[in-house]
Amino acid sequence: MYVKICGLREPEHVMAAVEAGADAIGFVLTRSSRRVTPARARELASTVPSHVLTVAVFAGETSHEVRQATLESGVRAVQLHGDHPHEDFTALKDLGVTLVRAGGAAADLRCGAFDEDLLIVDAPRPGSGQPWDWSAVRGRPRGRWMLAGGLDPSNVAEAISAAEPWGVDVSSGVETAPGVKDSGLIRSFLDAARRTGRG
Ligand SMILES: O=C(O)c1ccccc1N[C@@H]1O[C@H](COP(=O)(O)O)[C@@H](O)[C@H]1O
Repeated sequence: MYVKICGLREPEHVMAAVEAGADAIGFVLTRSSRRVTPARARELASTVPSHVLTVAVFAGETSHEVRQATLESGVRAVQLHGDHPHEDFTALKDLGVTLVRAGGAAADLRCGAFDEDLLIVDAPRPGSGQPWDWSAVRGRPRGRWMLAGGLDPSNVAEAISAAEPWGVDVSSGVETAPGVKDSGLIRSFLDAARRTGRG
């Protein structure tokens, strides 16, 4: 089970996620209580070993803004939320980063349909911490896809069993308040996701 921990802002939480075995770590570079500057993302990403994917999260920025912030932050992946046309993904190909498309259950659920490398199937309001009917997408997404939206250490096993994703992605569920991560919750989430025995 591939696990991404998103919305990290402090070195101690980056360290906790890496040490607990996260596959990917996200930095939010868009409007959010979790927002960090590209410079801060670069500082945090510089401490992450190369086997862990560093991801910059965007929602609504132009391709030019995404490109600039990605280069500035030095991350290895870009995650785009919202109604981006295929061309926006194609335009980022030359950056050589992993492209992640994030959308709701009504989006095209074929990973790669927009030339992306990974797909996230998320709640209607990304980053809200609101659980949704994960079972509604069971059997529908194709390829490498992560389930997100309202996951936490206590429900991630149920969510995996309901949707059977390739991976899971969490932000609010490993926080004690919006934007405030908790190392213990990060460890518990990774432990619970891995204990499902899938992959
Ligand atoms: O985390 C945010 O603030 C955010 C803002 C805008 C777009 C995406 C955002 N995060 C993504 O939302 C899910 C996590 O949701 P949840 O908080 O666990 O319910 C994940 O894909 C984040 O990358």
